[in-house]
Amino acid sequence: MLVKFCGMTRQADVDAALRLGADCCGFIFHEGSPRALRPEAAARLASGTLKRVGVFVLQNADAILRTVARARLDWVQVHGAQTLACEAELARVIGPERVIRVLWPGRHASLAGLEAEMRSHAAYCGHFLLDAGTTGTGGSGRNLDWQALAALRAPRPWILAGGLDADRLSLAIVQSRPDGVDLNSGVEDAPGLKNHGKMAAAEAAIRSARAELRTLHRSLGGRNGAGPAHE
Ligand SMILES: O=C(O)c1ccccc1NCC(=O)[C@H](O)[C@H](O)COP(=O)(O)O
Repeated sequence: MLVKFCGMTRQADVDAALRLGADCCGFIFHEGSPRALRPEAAARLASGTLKRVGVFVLQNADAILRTVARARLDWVQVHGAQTLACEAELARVIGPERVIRVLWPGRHASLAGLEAEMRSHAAYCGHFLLDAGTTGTGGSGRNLDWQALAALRAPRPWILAGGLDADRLSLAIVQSRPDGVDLNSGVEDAPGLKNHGKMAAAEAAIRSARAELRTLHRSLGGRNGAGPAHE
């Protein structure tokens, strides 16, 4: 289960994510966000073994690639209306495994529609991130319909986002069975200011949900959908 703490602005918060054994830290490069930071500020944040993910809403491929270099990014999260051509260019230059494509289940009347959209992006990304709402305004604190996502057949591993906090994480994971989780406003005191106690509680909730899923998987003889939901 990949764990990403997003909307990082402070060194102490990145350090906390590292201590908790997270996989990724996210930096928001979108001026409209209260969590926005400049590439130079992100570059100054040391992140050890964490994958450094840049979140982009309005930028084209050239601008994204400039920020990849300036902020020392490992992965890019395409979180807006970027075209397939933009994603193809990113995948060509940095490799598809370094691209996270954000999609919004709320735009689709059915899982089949979401799966079709996923298939059209699959060649250009290594992960999908599913967020609440219908637009590139992330950090909304709203939840997705986790039960509806349980039947999702995704062509790539997918990360669940949208208002996840320690209280809701276990249920969210057990119901939707994602390959990763993205935590943001649910572990904050205020936008961009993470609360280390909430981060630790979220990490504990993820561990307990994973244990519950393993037990479920074993009790079902490893035969049904308790395993990863991507193809
Ligand atoms: O977090 C923001 O302020 C933001 C603004 C514009 C685009 C994306 C943004 N966040 C990217 C994320 O991946 C968030 O973690 C995701 O939207 C979930 O946020 P939350 O609902 O607060 O858990």
